[in-house]
Amino acid sequence: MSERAGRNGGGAVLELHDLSVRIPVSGGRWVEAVGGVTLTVGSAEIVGLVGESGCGKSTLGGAIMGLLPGGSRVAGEVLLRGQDLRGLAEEDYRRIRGDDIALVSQDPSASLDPTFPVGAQVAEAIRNHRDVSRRAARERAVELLRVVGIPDPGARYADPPHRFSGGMKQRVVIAAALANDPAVLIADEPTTALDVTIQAQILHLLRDLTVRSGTGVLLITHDLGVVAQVCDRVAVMYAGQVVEQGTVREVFAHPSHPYTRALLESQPAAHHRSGDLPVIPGRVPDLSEPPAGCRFAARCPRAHDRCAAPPPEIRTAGGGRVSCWLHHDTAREAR
Ligand SMILES: Nc1ncnc2c1ncn2[C@@H]1O[C@H](COP(=O)(O)OP(=O)(O)OP(=O)(O)O)[C@@H](O)[C@H]1O
Ligand code: NI
Repeated sequence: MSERAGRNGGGAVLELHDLSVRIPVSGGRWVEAVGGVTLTVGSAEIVGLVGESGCGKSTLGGAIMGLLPGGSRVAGEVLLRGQDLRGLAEEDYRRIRGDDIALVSQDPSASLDPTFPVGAQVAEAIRNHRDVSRRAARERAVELLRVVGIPDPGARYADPPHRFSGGMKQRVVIAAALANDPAVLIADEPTTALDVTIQAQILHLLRDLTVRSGTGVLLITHDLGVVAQVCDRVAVMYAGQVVEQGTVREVFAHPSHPYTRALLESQPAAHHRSGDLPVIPGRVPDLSEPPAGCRFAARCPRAHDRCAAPPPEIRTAGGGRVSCWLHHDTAREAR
């Protein structure tokens, strides 16, 4: 949370190039949980990754964090400020996890040690990666607790997690995740377990802190309301692939992919309450045998003959916008 804005000149802190992840399942079979994703996150930018349950969002986050089920195979590139993380030794990954890249997940209780004072957990996150005295780490931890909105942080430092509400616990997790000013934060459904008013507070906190520090955020959610509230850009994922991406403004105002349209059209219109993704008729394809052509074709109201062939991929990290035969020209165009 130091003054670091602009350190990367607003450039990409995270770049995924044609990233695929296969997870081994029984019978010598594989699930292709992520199938060729190209995506960038810029410094101080919040990119929403949205899609139905099982479309591969958490697996994508896991591939960035170096936390995948045993035996998984990763292809493509994961670049952190230009350095390829793929194939990094576990020891090296441990060094950057919690330092250059950090994770906030859905359940704050699972991220915190129940027996240990919250402040000490934040201080430990600092001392794991920085050569500072206990006293300096403690002072910084108190400051971080204050910054994330824990009232009376000096006194609350010594309290164990169970003395805090869910929302306050998630604030502590955010303090620990941002303690070392990561270049990239993966936030996987960070507010799903919290009630709606607390959700909005936590999202705005995340936004304030990461924009100020220049941290790039990949915000994983199944909630379009969350994307609308805090994201700069959005990538829509379907069956392991990004089918459309762009600024929140352009994608929400002019959704191009029929899947994105279906998601937006079935949002509750009367009130702008955030909610779960609506149900679209049909089923997500089995990712152990993904269809050869467009993966959405079986559920798509606008499917035609051409959709039996794979649609043009989104190849340029910041550029390509939609992967659909209906928008064949815009898919190639660099923006
Ligand atoms: N450990 C695992 N073993 C086998 N298959 C897995 C494993 N983890 C994930 N998968 C499969 O990979 C695909 C993607 O799952 P993933 O959890 O990444 O989706 P998600 O978009 O995060 O879903 P949700 O919104 O429910 O969290 C699914 O088909 C899932 O069944
Ligand atoms: Ni998930």
